[in-house]
Parts: sequence; structure tokens; C-alpha cells
Amino acid sequence: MIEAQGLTKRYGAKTAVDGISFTVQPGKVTGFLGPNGAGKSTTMRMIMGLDKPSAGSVTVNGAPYASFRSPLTEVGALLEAKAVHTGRSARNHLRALAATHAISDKRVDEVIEMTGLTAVAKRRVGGFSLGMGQRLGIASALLGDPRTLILDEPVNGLDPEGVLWVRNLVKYLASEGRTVFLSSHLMTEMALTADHLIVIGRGHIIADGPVDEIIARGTKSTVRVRSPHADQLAAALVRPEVTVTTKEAGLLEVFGATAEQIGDAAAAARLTLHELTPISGSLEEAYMTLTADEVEYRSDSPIPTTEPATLTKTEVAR
Ligand SMILES: Nc1ncnc2c1ncn2[C@@H]1O[C@H](COP(=O)(O)OP(=O)(O)OP(=O)(O)O)[C@@H](O)[C@H]1O
Repeated sequence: MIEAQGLTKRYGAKTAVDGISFTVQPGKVTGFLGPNGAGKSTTMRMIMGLDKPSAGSVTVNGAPYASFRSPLTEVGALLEAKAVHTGRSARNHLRALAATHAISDKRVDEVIEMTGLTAVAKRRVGGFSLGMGQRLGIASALLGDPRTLILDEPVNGLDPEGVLWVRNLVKYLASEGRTVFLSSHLMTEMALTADHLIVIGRGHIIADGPVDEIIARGTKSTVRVRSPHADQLAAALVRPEVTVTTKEAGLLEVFGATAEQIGDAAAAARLTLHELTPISGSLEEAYMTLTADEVEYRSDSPIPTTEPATLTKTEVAR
């Protein structure tokens, strides 16, 4: 468990983290989201005792990080882009780390295997690709078999197989009752991986809740209905809170009523349905809504959201 109380970090006049309080529960994957510069890495560094809070406090498994006599066995961390530039092999790098905590060579070999590094374990870490470096970082985090894991952008640089592997690994670690706290800018991946989300913007918490709740709160859920009697069905659904839009002949989009309510209304009016599909919004949409006012670094140039216009024959000839 990770518990933060009024956690604050100021760098001169800049308040990077502004009095945040939150709890990361064991047995779940908790995602940490926020725009660039929101304060995620600073928060993670304070949890790991690498940055001293200007005010407030944070504990891991009930105690401040600095109080651990054997930190690797309490909390494992992969922190942002901390490439290990070393002439040591991956195995020797892990053995050196293990030696500081009296962790056995057997455990080193176990984490090498778990992270898919067996084939490159004897290779010099300095020559590792970004993805291999991430795997080594995860191996280091797992080394002490800790109850809590903190992973900053763990899928950064990983190929699709690696991304899937991290997803399954963190879910498995959480299912074992561990606390897993991870950040990522990849919304689709986060929606597939996390159970719970903490969203931060400009050093403040802007949402803290189960993924489904955050998606439901930040998006508009609709129901797609196909019926040969679409007009009659639309009439049967008239209520002040329900909005029905005709997308094309026989196809309705209904907002403000559940699929069950629409199905019941259709049955009561003896109208045939050919499709009844609840459409929920995406985490990306919810995130964009939540953080709309919190983005510190925004690109000013408009980016076309549709396909670029096709060149005319005259333009091509020029
Ligand atoms: N050592 C430092 N000195 C001064 N300002 C800092 C320092 N570290 C971070 N900051 C500032 O604090 C704010 C929070 O930074 P932080 O790296 O925690 O954000 P983040 O959410 O991790 O961003 P990203 O998604 O880009 O990694 C930023 O405005 C950043 O410029």
C-alpha cells in the first residue's frame, strides 16, 4: 500500500506537486495518469525517497521509504529513462544489486527468466536497446520480491509482445496481492491494464477512482439501435432525459436510456430490434475531457483530424 498525505514538492517558485493525498491499494493495478509536467515522476521519486517532500508525507507498506533496512524487498521501482550505462553484463548488474540485499544468485536467474532476458544475460548492459533496458529495469524492480511495485512508463520502448508481457505481468503481480502503481501515456494500454486510476494535472489530483467510473464520468455512453421500425421506436422512447438521433434509415443512437430500458420499450410497443449495442466512451476521450484545462505544454499548431485533401490534377502537375 502507498499512502500520501498533503504531499508537496516545490522547486524554487515552481510547485510541481501541490498537497496531494491518495492511497494506492494492494491487489489492484493502479494507473497514474497526467499530461507532461503534471508531477507524476516527482511524486514517484518522493515515494522512493529520491526527492524530499517540501511538505506532507508518503509511506510505502506503512512506513517511509527511508526507514527500510532492506528497501528492495519492500518496494521495487522502475523510474523514468534511467538507462544503466555499464560495461557489466545484465546478470552481473543484477548480481551486484542482489548482493546489497543478500539476495541469492538463484533469485537473479529467476528474474532474468521472468523478464525474458535469458538469451542476453551475458551481454554488456551498455549495448542494450531501450526495450531490453526496460526489461532489465523491471527485473531489478522484481529482484527483492517486493510487496509494492512502482513502474514509471514501463512499456516505453517495448515492442507489442513486450507491451502484452508487461500487461500480463502487472496483472499477475496484483492478483498475488501486491500493490502495483504504474504511469503511462498510452491510454488504450492503461484501460486494458489498470483497475483503478489516479489522474493528476498541474500537481493536483483531478480524478481518483475505478477505470470504468472514470470513463463513465468523462464520456457520453450511448446505445446503438437498429430496427425496421426506427421511427416508431424513437417515438416510444420520448422522455425529457432521452435524446434520440437518427444516424441513417433504421439506425438510431440513443443517449439517456440503457439498453435494457430501450429493449423493454421496444417489447412493450411490439417493435422488432435488429441491434441493441451499448457504446461506452474510451479512456482517451475521458482523459482528454478531464485534463482539458490542465495541459501545461500544448501544441499551438492545429493538426488536421481528417485525411489530407487529395491533390487536384493541376496541383499534381505543378
Ligand atoms: N529538478 C527539477 N527542478 C525544477 N523543476 C522540476 C524538476 N523536476 C521536475 N520539475 C518540474 O516539475 C513539474 C513536474 O514534473 P514531472 O517530471 O514530475 O512531471 P511528469 O508528470 O512526470 O511529466 P512527464 O509526463 O513529462 O514525464 C514540471 O513542470 C517540471 O518541469
